[in-house]
Amino acid sequence: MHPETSAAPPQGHALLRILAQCPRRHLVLALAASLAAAAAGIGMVASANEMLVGGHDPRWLTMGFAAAALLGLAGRIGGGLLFARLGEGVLLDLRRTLAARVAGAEFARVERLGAARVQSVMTDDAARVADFLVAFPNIVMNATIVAGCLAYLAWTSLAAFGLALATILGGSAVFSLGHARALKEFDRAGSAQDELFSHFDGLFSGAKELKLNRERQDAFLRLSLERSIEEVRAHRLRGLRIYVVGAGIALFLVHALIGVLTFGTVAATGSIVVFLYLMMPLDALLNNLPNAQQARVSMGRIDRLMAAVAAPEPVLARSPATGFRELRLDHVRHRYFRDSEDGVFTLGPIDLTFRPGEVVILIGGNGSGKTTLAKVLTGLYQPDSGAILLDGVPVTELDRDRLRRLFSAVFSDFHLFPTLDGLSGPGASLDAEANALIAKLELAHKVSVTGGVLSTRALSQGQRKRLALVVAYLEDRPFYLFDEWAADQDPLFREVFYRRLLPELRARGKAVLAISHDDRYFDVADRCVKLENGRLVAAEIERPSRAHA
Ligand SMILES: Nc1ncnc2c1ncn2[C@@H]1O[C@H](COP(=O)(O)OP(=O)(O)OP(=O)(O)O)[C@@H](O)[C@H]1O
Repeated sequence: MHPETSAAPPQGHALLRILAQCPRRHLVLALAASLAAAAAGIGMVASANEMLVGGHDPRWLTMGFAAAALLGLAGRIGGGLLFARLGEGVLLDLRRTLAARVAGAEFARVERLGAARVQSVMTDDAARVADFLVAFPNIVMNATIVAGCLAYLAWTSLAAFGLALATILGGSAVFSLGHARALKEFDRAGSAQDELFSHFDGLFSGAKELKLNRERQDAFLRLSLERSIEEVRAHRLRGLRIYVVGAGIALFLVHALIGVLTFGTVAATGSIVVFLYLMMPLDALLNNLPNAQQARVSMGRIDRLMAAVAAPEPVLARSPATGFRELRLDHVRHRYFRDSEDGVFTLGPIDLTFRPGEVVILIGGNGSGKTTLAKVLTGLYQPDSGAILLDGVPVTELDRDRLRRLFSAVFSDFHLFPTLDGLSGPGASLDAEANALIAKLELAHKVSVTGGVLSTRALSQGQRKRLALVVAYLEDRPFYLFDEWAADQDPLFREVFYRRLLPELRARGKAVLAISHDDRYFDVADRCVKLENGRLVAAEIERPSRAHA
């Protein structure tokens, strides 16, 4: 079974779980306010009805009506405000928890999940859940008014109540016919939306390609994007249609009931007034139903995603990055997960040793496994077999974080964050240190750091890579990993990188693994290792002048 689907989402009704996300005290208060507003509504209809029927002191009834109206006002506003706050709070919590879980989950799992699904759930589904809570006081109020009116009916006319009950049961039967189908459609709309988000990403990431080729752009908009948009629309519409038809039939049944009561003279005027009053909350309740059901489906999707990233990687107590004497890959293998066995890439078995003060260059053709090896070495991927030994001790799942703390890495698809948050050094000295490094990497005329914030990221790819190197320097860890770092540099700076920066790192006692195609500079390395189709092919070429014991 695929790991993303193996974790079981929590059981229980999704709408109840949405409510369970709210702080108990606030929820009780908000519910109480909404119930008070509903009780006030029932009080108003009861006093108006008693007034019409006659037999009670009109002054008391008037005062009762006024008091109920005021209570209704307070309850409505109070409940509305509290539920709006709860809704926004739940939205914040869901996004915060999901972001923390994605950040804490295993890297390979996050890679497989993909950004589109996470973004789709974090934006659309989380918002639907919050919207449900914002609308919840209306649901509570209207449901209570309907229930209260029915109780009042039972008290005034059992015959009318019996007919109303039969109508409700009939209406519910109509609803349940399409309900499961509607939920399925909403769920399909959610999956289609995940794909739509990946197309949205293509719209930006692929903007250059699309702009340069009009036909391709048209085809992308018409086929990929349009198809996804249409699919979301179609599924959602099919679900909504079921509720619209259901609500129409349910209201028609109530109308028929009013007709029977009025023209069949089954009930007194009082019961008819109650029914007429009941129409509005019932209508509102039925209108809220599709949103509530979409929130239910969204909560299910959130649950599934939460479950997929539920197990955080175990992290031992955080300790500062310390040095190492030797890092050894012992018969390490890694395979990418695929549903089928066809074309699965296998890295290894790899036997390699790294030591401080040593520059190793890793070479190999495209797709030979260099980046994969880098990800295994840095602890981003777990070896499927074999072991990574840190100073002779096998790195277990528990201390993989310790392994990662050895590395400062610039991968070829690096991300440049707008701030230096999380990098050590109190504000001013961090700025000074960063600006000195920026000057060293010949970027001072382009970018600076103030208060830990980069003045710009609108730079050329080569310049952005130099900034990524600044960040790696600021991390100042014992092992530097560069994945084709120099590929985007001009010949002059390429020379600086290989002839000055790498030897400097070696002189500072750092271990360096540089993935490279620059055969002009292989002589800089203490050793060159070569990968071919996932295996080390050449024996390690040790340069005697710099060999380590
Ligand atoms: N995320 C992934 N999921 C599944 N297979 C992958 C994934 N990334 C890479 N591969 C497979 O692993 C093989 C090695 O990829 P890798 O990126 O390690 O190669 P590389 O040597 O760094 O290539 P290049 O020089 O082009 O950067 C590829 O041929 C590809 O089939």
